[in-house]
Amino acid sequence: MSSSSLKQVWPEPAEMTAEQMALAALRHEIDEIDDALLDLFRKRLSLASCVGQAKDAPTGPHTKLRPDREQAVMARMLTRAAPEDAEAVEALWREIVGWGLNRQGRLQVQVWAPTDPTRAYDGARLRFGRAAELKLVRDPQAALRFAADGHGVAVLGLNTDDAWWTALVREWSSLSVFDGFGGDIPTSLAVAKIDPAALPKGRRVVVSAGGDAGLGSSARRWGLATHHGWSLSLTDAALERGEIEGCVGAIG
Ligand SMILES: O=C(O)C(=O)C[C@]1(C(=O)O)C=C[C@@H](O)C=C1
Repeated sequence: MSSSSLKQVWPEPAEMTAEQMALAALRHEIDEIDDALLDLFRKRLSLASCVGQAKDAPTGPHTKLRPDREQAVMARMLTRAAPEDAEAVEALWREIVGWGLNRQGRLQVQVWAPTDPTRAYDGARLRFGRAAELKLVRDPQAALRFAADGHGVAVLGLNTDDAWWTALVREWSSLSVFDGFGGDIPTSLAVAKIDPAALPKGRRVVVSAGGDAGLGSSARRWGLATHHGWSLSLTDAALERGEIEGCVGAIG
């Protein structure tokens, strides 16, 4: 079907009621805004593609995903948005940024969450947008391998019998936790080969085998999971990935 055949067909102005004319005028304004949005969206996509090439800087083979930049983009938009629009703006910009990243290569996300797969899957879909390819998988270690090989992101459930996160410290030191889904205290975590400099600002994720892992007494701390003396927690303490043993990322 040609685009011209999709045009709204109105009666001749002389035959239109006042209500029809008002409606037509409003829809015309919406069409103009849609045209402007589409132009801007195309410009933004093409800039994201250029950024992708600029990012091939010699910092190592990390994924193109830059959680710190995405956090800054989202925070800026949410500061500017009217409070009643915040939810819509957040969802829209997640999509926009997701398609920006897509211009640099399709993001693949493997989701493993046996207890509540829908929650983890929905969290990942909202976070990475329609542009990402999401797949439910059966083996958390295989998903970690997939991420460590630089193929994409693993979203892994917590509070399961499998304490996959204990291996983040030694076996998977190239991987970082960079987001969490399921609420303020997350029930699943996103893990990928993220440039440590590009982790989001905010709460750090710590894996420790007993003790406070040097977190300091004044730092707030939230427990996420435990396993045979190991604990996974969030903290306000200002740690860097790999700075002390046990800091495995940040989730903002
Ligand atoms: O700023 C970047 O590094 C980009 O690639 C652009 C962009 C965006 O569309 O805003 C896309 C993906 C990144 O994860 C962060 C931001």
